[in-house]
Amino acid sequence: MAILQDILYKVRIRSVHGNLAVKVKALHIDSRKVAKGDVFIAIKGAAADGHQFIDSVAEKGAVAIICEEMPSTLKEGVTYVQVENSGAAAGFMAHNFYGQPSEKVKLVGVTGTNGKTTIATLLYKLFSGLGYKCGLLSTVQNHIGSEIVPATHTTPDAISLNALLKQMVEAGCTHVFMETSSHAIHQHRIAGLKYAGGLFSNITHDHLDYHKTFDEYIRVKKSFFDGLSSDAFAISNADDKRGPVMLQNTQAHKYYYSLRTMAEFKGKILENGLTGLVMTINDQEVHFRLIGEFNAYNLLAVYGAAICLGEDKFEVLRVLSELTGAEGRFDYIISVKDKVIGIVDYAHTPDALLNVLVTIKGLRKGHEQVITVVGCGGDRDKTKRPVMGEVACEHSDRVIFTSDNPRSEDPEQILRDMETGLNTAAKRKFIAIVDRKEAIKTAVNLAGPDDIVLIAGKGHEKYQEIKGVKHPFDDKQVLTEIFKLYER
Ligand SMILES: CC(=O)N[C@H]1[C@@H](OP(=O)(O)OP(=O)(O)OC[C@H]2O[C@@H](n3ccc(=O)[nH]c3=O)[C@H](O)[C@@H]2O)O[C@H](CO)[C@@H](O)[C@@H]1O[C@H](C)C(=O)N[C@@H](C)C(=O)N[C@H](CCC(=O)O)C(=O)O
Ligand SMILES: Nc1ncnc2c1ncn2[C@@H]1O[C@H](COP(=O)(O)OP(=O)(O)OP(=O)(O)O)[C@@H](O)[C@H]1O
Ligand SMILES: N[C@H](CCC[C@H](N)C(=O)O)C(=O)O
Ligand SMILES: [Mg+2]
Repeated sequence: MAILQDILYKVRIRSVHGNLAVKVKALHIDSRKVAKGDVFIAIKGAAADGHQFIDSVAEKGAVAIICEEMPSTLKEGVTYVQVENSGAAAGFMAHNFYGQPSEKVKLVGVTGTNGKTTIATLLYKLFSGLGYKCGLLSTVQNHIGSEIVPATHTTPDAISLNALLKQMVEAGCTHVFMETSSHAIHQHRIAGLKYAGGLFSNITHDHLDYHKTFDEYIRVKKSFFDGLSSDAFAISNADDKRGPVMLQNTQAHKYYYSLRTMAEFKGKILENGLTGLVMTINDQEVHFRLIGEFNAYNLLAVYGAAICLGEDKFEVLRVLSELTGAEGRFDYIISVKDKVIGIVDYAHTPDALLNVLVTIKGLRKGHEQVITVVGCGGDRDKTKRPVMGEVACEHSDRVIFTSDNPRSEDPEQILRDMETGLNTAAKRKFIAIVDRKEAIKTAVNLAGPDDIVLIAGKGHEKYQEIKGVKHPFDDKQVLTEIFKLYER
């Protein structure tokens, strides 16, 4: 069993009251999970303050309490450790408690506004295809080798994260690919982790509800690269305005990928159609099954990471050329009757939506109409709503605004917020239908032969969250059913 003193390694401590040589059964950041012999780490959050629960966990038999502010009354027999930052303490302590699992694998982190899931999933599939046992931590799901562990977050909390990494080590995984969200970086969920490398995809408008300003969002993402060690690699997108800034202060070996300028990993698109991409990567011509320019970037990032991890470039390209993307990312089905192309995509930011629509435009052969079904999540960045409404209307022939996950908000109000971004021409193109299934049905109804229906925002999600209740809902399944309905 771990000893408190040992697992405090690297934690910045302000003061201690009590015995540090106590045995620790388990670590918790949630007071509700604490049992006798456990340690509770009190974190100040957005909705609650863990410090409020210190007395109650002491009563429940916690052996130690980690906090930023000492409580006014201290319970006899309980150790109190005052630290500079509880979030970071949770990261370091979890890493130590679970045997420093990140040191025993090659851990690669992927950060950026869009493309994290795609890049991490492609890396997982690539390295599995190359014969390695791998771990994956992603928005869609986590993997310990071929075993699937459901995901609750893009990047789990520090304790769940390190527990998963330990399971991966025990299962014999040699490589782990993880999405590293800006929330996770900011909350220090990743403190203590040793990364073999880091990847940057791009940065655009998102999560400003949380980070407040774009500069702060950039600073947080950059801090991930600042934290990499000198034996790690850092790969950035030279074509993104902020690509170079990300690597400005990192000690890691720096590399860039690009479609437009000189870079270590240089790509050129030769063909971009519904059957995939033909492109050169460092002068090697390859056909990929993935679609769209944005996937050319994702492929370059994946290729770069594989080379930095010491893989053979021909083997990498051979396996990569066979791969399909992540679930709900440009996932498409074609109706039997009218050959309507239905595309389900997780685009839930203005930039991702624009990318998908521009990609679709590039894939059209003639005068096929593009009909877009889109909404915006409730309790999330409100400023993206008018922009997403505008992007959808500007790049589609018809648009149906509908509910995404309204969460605690009024769904009608979210649709009205989206409308405020529309000019007179755009207003003629859209209708609002709150019920997502009805909206998808209407879009299919509006579609003629060969038209394209895009259903954006929810991708792989299997539910719709309305007023705290998660109702089963799967865009691809709904679309498939509706296509079948019209075939009768
Ligand atoms: C904004 C945000 O990131 N919130 C996360 C944060 O919640 P919070 O700061 O609001 O926590 P809180 O509820 O105020 O509680 C503070 C502390 O008191 C503890 N507590 C609370 C109640 C109690 O009775 N006892 C107790 O001990 C909590 O466990 C917590 O440690 O800490 C919680 C515990 O780890 C997370 O579950 C929660 O994620 C929420 C569900 C969330 O929606 N997060 C999203 C925004 C998120 O993190 N997304 C990113 C990526 C998004 C993307 O890629 O697009 C992700 O990495 O998934
Ligand atoms: N490199 C990219 N650049 C821009 N858009 C992309 C890129 N890769 C994927 N996309 C688009 O963005 C959407 C989200 O992609 P993905 O799920 O891979 O990103 P993510 O960073 O994991 O997102 P999240 O923060 O929600 O977890 C996709 O559905 C796709 O339309
Ligand atoms: N990880 C993101 C996903 C958003 C997906 C979209 N469908 C929504 O619900 O807003 C978040 O929680 O902000
Ligand atoms: Mg993701």
